[in-house]
Amino acid sequence: MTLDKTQNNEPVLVVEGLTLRLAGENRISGLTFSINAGERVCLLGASGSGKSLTARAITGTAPAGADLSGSIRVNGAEVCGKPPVSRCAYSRVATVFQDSSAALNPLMTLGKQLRLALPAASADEIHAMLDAVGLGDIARLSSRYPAELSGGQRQRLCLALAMQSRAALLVADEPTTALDVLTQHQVLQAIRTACFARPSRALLFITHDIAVAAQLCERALVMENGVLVESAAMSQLLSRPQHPYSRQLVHAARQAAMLHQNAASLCGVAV
Ligand SMILES: Nc1ncnc2c1ncn2[C@@H]1O[C@H](COP(=O)(O)OP(=O)(O)OP(=O)(O)O)[C@@H](O)[C@H]1O
Repeated sequence: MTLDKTQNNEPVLVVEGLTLRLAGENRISGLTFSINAGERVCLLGASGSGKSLTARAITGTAPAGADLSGSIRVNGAEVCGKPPVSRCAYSRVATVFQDSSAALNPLMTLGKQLRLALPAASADEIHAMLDAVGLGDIARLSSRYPAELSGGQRQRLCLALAMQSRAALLVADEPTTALDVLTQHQVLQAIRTACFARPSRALLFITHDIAVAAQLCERALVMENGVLVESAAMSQLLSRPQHPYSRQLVHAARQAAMLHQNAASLCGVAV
């Protein structure tokens, strides 16, 4: 069961007029958007546009000294400025970050961490959960420590743990950025599986890679310099981007896709 307390069809996430100041400057200004149950939405933008700070504000992990104003409601509960421990169970958010290794205890074997995180799960259930993210072989690795896994294996393990959470919203902040193309594909596949396994779970997927976002999300939000500049269906953003920055983003993605296609045809590979 998902912890979905949404009433009167209120979206799972409602952000209204969110402003975040750090070191005397607005890093996010008046951000407003919402995400419905089951929606997969990406947040796009250049480096430094405020995507990660938005994720951190939503998950309750904004940097020390951040001054937040406005409203963030998860399942109807106001959580702006509240760390995860002060949130009620139904307003907590499952998260996967670019480097999720900090979420694992470096001094404890993986087997022990899995048993602690999932005390009621049988060995078969743990195996099935790991299988879903392409880590079926991890049984062999259960005596190892996090540092003994590859970055992609650690990322998929953290994703598997996040999937076990009953949170109605999953925030994934650049979870594939540091990974090679094959592992990136496996992690995206695992996120897709996580969404299909619980169709009511909403996803906020943060990336600067529009091609990756298009594989996963049906709606896109675009940020520039801490401001939301476009909100559109993914198909509309790709075919008719409105804001100049969105147009640049789509143009650059098309150029990259063409280069990829040319390289593939030179190698005689169909794409
Ligand atoms: N702890 C901090 N203290 C001061 N400024 C910060 C802090 N964290 C981020 N910033 C600044 O806030 C702005 C937005 O940062 P943020 O990390 O949200 O960008 P981003 O869009 O996620 O970028 P990237 O794609 O490179 O991760 C940047 O100008 C950044 O330098």
